[in-house]
Amino acid sequence: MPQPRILILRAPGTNCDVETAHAFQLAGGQPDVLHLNRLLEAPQLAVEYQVLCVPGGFSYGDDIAAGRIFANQIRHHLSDVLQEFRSAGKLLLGICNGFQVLIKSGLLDTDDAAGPAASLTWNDSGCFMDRWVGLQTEGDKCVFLSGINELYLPIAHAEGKFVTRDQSALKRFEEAGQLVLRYADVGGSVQPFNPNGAEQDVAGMCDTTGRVFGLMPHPERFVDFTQHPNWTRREDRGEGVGLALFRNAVRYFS
Ligand SMILES: NC(=O)CC[C@H](N)C(=O)O
Repeated sequence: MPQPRILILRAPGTNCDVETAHAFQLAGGQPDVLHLNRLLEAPQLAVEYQVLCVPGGFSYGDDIAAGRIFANQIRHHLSDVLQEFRSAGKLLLGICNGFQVLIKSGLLDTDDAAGPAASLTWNDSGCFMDRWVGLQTEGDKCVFLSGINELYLPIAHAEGKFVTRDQSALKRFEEAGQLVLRYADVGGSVQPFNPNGAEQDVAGMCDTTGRVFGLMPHPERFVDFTQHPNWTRREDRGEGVGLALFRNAVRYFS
């Protein structure tokens, strides 16, 4: 396959769609930005794509809870088409608000017989946090994190605290190898290295196949060295480390 096609799904209030399309383009993909209403009108449009990405922002103004309305649109109207998308061996990515959407839509395999067993809620600080964080990957399950050990990326969220219903749910995700990205004291991180109080320092998780991935940090905001907060004092003049995630997605289809 020459160039995988990427569907960037936006809703009212999404604000990272253009940067995310740019990152996929730099990585060699062919992105299209599509309004959620277009997909609701014609769900089969998704069949044309290899990767579906829900970008960051404030979809529907974060009303009710961040990502909730977008996630309910998926649960009630797009669940079949997106489950088929996943079963066909394709990739789904949710960045920040996109992670909130994926986790609340059930696409990250967090539901059980009693309902949703994981979510993202208000930061411990009660504030919107906008800063850079150190991150460490775990295991080799997640397609997007293949070959990546550490990352340094920006976060910008108010509702990024990963929570589970109870210890047994947490254990289930851990044993399935789904907790693949954690805040860590690496690569220039500031204290506290866990910015929001997330359980087990979880910053991102994948589904049980490793092909659906959501993360709170923004890899699309570090694709060029000039986006690093200290770039004028660093020797690194290459691409930003965030680009590796998008390259992994594109490479998966070549
Ligand atoms: N950058 C984002 O995607 C923000 C996510 C969401 N609006 C929050 O504040 O938690």
